[in-house]
Amino acid sequence: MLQKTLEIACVQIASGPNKADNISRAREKVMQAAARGVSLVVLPECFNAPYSTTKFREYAEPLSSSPDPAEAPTFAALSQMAQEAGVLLVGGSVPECDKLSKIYNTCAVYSPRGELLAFHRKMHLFDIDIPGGMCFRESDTLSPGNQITIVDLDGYGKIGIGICYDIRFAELSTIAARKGAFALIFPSAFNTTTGPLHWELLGRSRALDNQVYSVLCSQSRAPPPSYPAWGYSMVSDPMGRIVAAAEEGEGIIYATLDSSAIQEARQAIPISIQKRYDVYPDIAKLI
Ligand SMILES: O=C(O)CCC(=O)C(=O)O
Repeated sequence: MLQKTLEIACVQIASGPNKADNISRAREKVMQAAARGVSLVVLPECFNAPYSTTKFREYAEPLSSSPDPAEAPTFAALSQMAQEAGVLLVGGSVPECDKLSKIYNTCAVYSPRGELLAFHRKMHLFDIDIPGGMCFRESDTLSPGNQITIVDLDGYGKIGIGICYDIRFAELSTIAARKGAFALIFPSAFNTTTGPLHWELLGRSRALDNQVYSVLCSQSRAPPPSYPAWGYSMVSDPMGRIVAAAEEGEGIIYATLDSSAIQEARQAIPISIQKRYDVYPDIAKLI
């Protein structure tokens, strides 16, 4: 469980077509957040590339623990900026290509020494078709990851990682929380169709269901032809209260995650020990 407190920041930026510009904008904001003294910084989904199924392959990079800046400039830059800033870095997400030339939507997490601590490949691909609204099919070009990712942050405890659409699948969050995560972190890029309906509801629900913090870091809104990202990055506490929130535009939000808020919520409303696994043993087996 979380050791005392953790100061965090979510960087809300939009991605454009120029990868180098996207990386340098991210670096500038990570440094700005670090200068405020935070220990963990989160970037948004697909921050280095346009969020488009036709672009993922062009921007994809191989992931390794010692990235070559020529081959994998984004992963190399993330490792370096974590080190320069001296922060834990949840590196948003980046299109990643493996040796079989499959492409994933991948979040890499770095230590303040620049080491790759873990990576999460988006498990639930964003395939939706809302008449008159958002239509997107990540599965046209992406492959799904097959693992729930829980990262041990040396000295702080564990976090669970999901990417955007992953937040809709409550099991991922529940399993990460049951395995000890004190925060569920979702690099994201919701949209102007589902954002107003579900973004806040999902963020607060995942926190409340599991009595942990949820941290949703979005891309900021950008004019067409860019992807219509929702914005409104937000942090919810274990009671489901919003404790930090952005609006549509670019910015950084800050929050303090406090272990005593988790303990207080769990003592006051002890749902985790009141679960009826005797009635739903099939779920107990999973977690
Ligand atoms: O779940 C949604 O409505 C949005 C998900 C999304 O934009 C994504 O997974 O990138």
